[in-house]
Amino acid sequence: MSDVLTRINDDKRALVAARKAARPLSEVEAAARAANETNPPRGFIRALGAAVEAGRYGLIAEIKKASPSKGLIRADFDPPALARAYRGGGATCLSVLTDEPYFQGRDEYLVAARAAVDLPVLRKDFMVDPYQIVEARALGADCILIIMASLSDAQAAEIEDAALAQGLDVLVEVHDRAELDRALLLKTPLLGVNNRNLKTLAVDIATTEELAANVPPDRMLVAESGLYTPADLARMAKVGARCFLVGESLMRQADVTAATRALLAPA
Ligand SMILES: O=P(O)(O)OC[C@@H](O)[C@@H](O)c1c[nH]c2ccccc12
Repeated sequence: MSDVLTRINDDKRALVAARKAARPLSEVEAAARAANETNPPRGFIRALGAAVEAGRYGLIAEIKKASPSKGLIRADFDPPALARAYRGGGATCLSVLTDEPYFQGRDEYLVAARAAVDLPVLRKDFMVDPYQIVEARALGADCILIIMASLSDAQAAEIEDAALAQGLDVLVEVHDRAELDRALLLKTPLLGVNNRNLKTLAVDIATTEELAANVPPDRMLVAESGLYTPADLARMAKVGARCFLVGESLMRQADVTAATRALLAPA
C-alpha cells in the first residue's frame, strides 16, 4: 500500500494531464495575464510581515470542507461568508483548498472567497506541475504551496520559478530536517513546518519545536496544522513562529469570527 501523499500526487498528475488536454497552457497564460490586470497579487508575504512587524500574529486562516484524516469537517460551507468571518476575526491571509478528490475543494471556492475580502489568498493544493501555477494566478491566487515531501529539488525549483514569474509568493512546507535543508535551497523566505505527516496523517506540534532552531533568521516561520488554542500558538511562538496556518479548529465552530478572535487573543 502506498502512503496517502503518494496516492494524492499520482491522482493529481492524472488530473493535471486531463486539464492540460482540455485547456492548453497558452490559454491559461492569457487568463493569468488578464488576472494581473483585474486581480493583481495582493502581497501574501508582505501582509504576514506587516502583522509580525506590528507585534501581532500572522494568521493564515484556512477554508477547508473536508480532509482525508477527518472526513467532512464543515457541512454548512459558504466560502465568501467564511472569508468575511475570518477577516472580521482578525485573520491576515486566507488559505483555500482547491483539491477536489481528497479535500472536497474547488477552484471556484478560491475565486469566491477572494472576491469577498481584501486579504491575500493561498491556493492550497498539491502542486506537481508548473501548469497549476499559471492556473493559480488565473484564478486570482496570491501565493502557492510547495510541499517538499512531494517533489525533487529540481521540481521544487522549477515550480518556484514559475510562481515567481507569475508574481506569486511561495510557501514552502517541510516536515523533517532533511526536507528543511532542501527547502533552504529555494528563494522564498516563507517556510512552513507542517505538524502533520502527510504520509501517515499523524499530527504532533512538537515537530515545529524540533525544527525551529534550524530555521535561519532570514526565513519567516509558519507553524501549520494541529493548532487549536491560544496556548498552542504561544507554545509555537516560544520557538520563533509568529505565523500560523489553522483550518480545522476554526472550521468546526459555528461562529467563525468569534473563534478566530478568541484564537488570536493572548494566551
Ligand atoms: O486543519 P489544521 O490541522 O488546522 O491544518 C491546516 C493546514 O495546516 C493543513 O490543512 C495543511 C497543511 N499542509 C497541507 C498540505 C495539503 C493539504 C492540507 C495541508
